[in-house]
Amino acid sequence: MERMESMEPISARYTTAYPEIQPDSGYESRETTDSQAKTPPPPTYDEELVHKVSSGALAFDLPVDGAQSKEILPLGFNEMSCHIMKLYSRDCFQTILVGDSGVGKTSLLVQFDQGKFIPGSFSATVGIGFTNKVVTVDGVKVKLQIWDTAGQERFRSVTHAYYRDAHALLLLYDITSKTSFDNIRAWLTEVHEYAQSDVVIMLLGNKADMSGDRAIRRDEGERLAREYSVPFMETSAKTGVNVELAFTAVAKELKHRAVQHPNEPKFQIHEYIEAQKEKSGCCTYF
Ligand SMILES: Nc1nc2c(ncn2[C@@H]2O[C@H](COP(=O)(O)OP(=O)(O)OP(=O)(O)O)[C@@H](O)[C@H]2O)c(=O)[nH]1
Repeated sequence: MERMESMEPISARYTTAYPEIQPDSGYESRETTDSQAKTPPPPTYDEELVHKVSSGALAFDLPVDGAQSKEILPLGFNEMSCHIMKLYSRDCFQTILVGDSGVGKTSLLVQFDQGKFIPGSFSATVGIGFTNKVVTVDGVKVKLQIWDTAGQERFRSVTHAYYRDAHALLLLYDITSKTSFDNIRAWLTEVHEYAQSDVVIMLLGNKADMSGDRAIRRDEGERLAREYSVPFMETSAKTGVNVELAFTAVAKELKHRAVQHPNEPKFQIHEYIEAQKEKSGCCTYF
């Protein structure tokens, strides 16, 4: 469980001293597509400031055998950033990444956020950190505030506190690790205990690029997902396969729930995922 080696670039952007943001400050996050803001129009903003506020974390002063915290941010900032988005009539949804240590939660988030993978070194996440990401769903901007949690047991009580506010939860296992797969049931028990009952859950079998070391077949992942009625896909934080799809599907589900009109057909996340996989030629991964 405790695999902590020195790690560098992943954490570099988190080490800035974050400015205090006032509710009337301009706010924006990095985004994947353009679209006009809803009313009231946001004031102009400082790109530098935007970059600083769009990612952050809480630092925990805990002894962790020489491992460094990946992130630092003033306490209380997390609520504020979503709050600011809402002032501008934008949707903001909290999404949490959970799963055993080493399954690739941080790597998945970095791949989604920056489109890159940092191979080799591994440093376990200390505490919890977040990244804001704006995705466009049906022409409307939706912000995901994505929380990257520490998979290690010792931080469990810290991460539990964040389940309650989560709108969505991406639950990861590593397809090369039977233990991480077996632990999914325990993670789901925790989720059901601490998260809201309507939280959107998605199961991800990560490290799909490592098919040579595969310990869990894809159909085993599918079966487990069916048992819990949650959508499933295999991802690779290394190659990027299905990473964007996983977050986009969650954003779509959340957006549709938020604006659901009584006569509108319900968004079917399972069907959407299957259709997108077919479009992309998935699942001949590599
Ligand atoms: N080949 C491959 N390696 C990956 C993938 N995702 C993560 N890794 C590697 O797996 C190790 C652990 O990745 P992390 O993203 O730090 O794992 P984590 O789940 O955030 O771990 P904790 O912070 O301890 O909870 C690192 O060495 C990554 O480079 C993947 O999709 N493919």
